Amino acid sequence: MSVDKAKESAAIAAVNEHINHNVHVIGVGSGSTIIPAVKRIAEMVEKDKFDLICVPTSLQARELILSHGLKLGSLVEYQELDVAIDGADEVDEQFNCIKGGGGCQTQEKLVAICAKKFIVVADEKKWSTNLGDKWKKGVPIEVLPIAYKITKKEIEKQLGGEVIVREGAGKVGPVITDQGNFILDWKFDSSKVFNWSDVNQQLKLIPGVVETGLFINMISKAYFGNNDGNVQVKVNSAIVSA
Ligand SMILES: O=C[C@H](O)[C@H](O)[C@H](O)COP(=O)(O)O
Repeated sequence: MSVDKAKESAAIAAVNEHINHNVHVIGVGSGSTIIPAVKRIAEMVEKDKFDLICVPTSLQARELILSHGLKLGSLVEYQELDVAIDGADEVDEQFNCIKGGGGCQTQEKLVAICAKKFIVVADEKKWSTNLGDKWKKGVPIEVLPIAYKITKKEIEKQLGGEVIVREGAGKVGPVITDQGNFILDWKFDSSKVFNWSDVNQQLKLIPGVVETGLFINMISKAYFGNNDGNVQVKVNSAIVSA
């Protein structure tokens, strides 16, 4: 995966602020923006020689942790993380976000909910007024393979829009997640106003749904980089006190 300047700047700024010798267990997100973040974490650990356990959110994250010589942990061993750093596909002004463009939202949400602080790193194009303004691929939803036709039909019936079964490259047929499930992308009508918390709950009540890519007001801080290397930091005052 190639890493552009905008993503790299956001990742480095977030790591510089949140990783230090007081931090012992962290969550490591998935995607392309997390790559420079892990590189920077490894540089800091190497230089300052502190003990850091990294809990991955995917097979990709696990490989990144191992290939940078960092210590690997798991949610079975650690349910309380000092901080989790992850990418996002879109973040709205209420700090709701869509994740799962790479199909990793289920483990990402587990890690995020265990973290005292959930930090998002992204390029500036991911920040929007309303979800769907910029991210046009819909909300990723992990479903049990046996249920994908039922869940597709039910989502379209209850919430409208169109549900696409995600297919990959390199093999015909559906994308298989790290948990062995399928991904549906719910292309919602972005001209409609949604209460994303209600939508998330409604989706989760549909039998066969494992997890949604809607992260409702979980972000503490978001770092958005641009191609000049500047980073805008957005603080969620609903979570972080001044
Ligand atoms: O499933 C993938 C994850 O949710 C990623 O964190 C998200 O898609 C953002 O990825 P990227 O950093 O590559 O834009």
